[in-house]
Amino acid sequence: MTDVLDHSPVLAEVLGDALPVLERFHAKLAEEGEPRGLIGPRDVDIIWERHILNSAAVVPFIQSATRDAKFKTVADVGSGGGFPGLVAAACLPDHQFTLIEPMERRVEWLQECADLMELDNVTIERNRSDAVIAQVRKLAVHPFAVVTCRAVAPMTKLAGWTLPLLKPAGRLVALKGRSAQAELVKAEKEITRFGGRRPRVVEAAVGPDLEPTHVVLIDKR
Ligand SMILES: C[S@@+](CC[C@H](N)C(=O)[O-])C[C@H]1O[C@@H](n2cnc3c(N)ncnc32)[C@H](O)[C@@H]1O
Repeated sequence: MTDVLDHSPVLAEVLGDALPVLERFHAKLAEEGEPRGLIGPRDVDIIWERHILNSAAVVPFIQSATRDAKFKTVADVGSGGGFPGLVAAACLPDHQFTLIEPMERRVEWLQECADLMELDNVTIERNRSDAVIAQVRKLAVHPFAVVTCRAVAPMTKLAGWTLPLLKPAGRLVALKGRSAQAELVKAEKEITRFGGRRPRVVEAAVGPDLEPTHVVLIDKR
């Protein structure tokens, strides 16, 4: 199956040095992603745009959040097929990523992909986020500079699943659909309760001539 963006100059423009590694990920997704239930049947010829470039949209927001951080650590909550965690890890080799995913078959997939992509900056944690939060509270795990996520839960739930993983002044970077602003309004109480401040929605570029996406940014007090 060919992809609408195969051989497009947009890929090198957006993904830069990470492109060869992400081409390996793309090939595996194109062959196994749909039968293994990681992408939808209608996504098979638009994997670049819908999954890989869309995930890469978080990269500038991670970089700006970690610019002055001593430890450039990122937790991706509910990584599923690897979005955005594996893509961002390929783009940011100087950051350490922890992919938090409870489902065994998805964890197997993530490990296979991390091995194929030869990513030495990725740790896969088979757990729900609340189990990792418990470890952060017990000081058994360091809190993270950034938490990312895509398509995991509405903001009312996501606030409690992500903000407690952040260190003070850390940042949540959540890929969201058009409902982002309405979700923020609805989750005001939960965001405050879990130490979030300055919740906002920004438009994030996916690539030249491609429809931008929306990212929710929340700072941790
Ligand atoms: C709809 S999938 C999205 C996967 C991927 N982020 C994406 O955008 O394609 C949601 C994922 O979140 C995981 N998940 C659900 N509840 C979770 C929790 N409490 N902590 C961590 N992951 C969770 C699920 O197992 C699933 O893989």
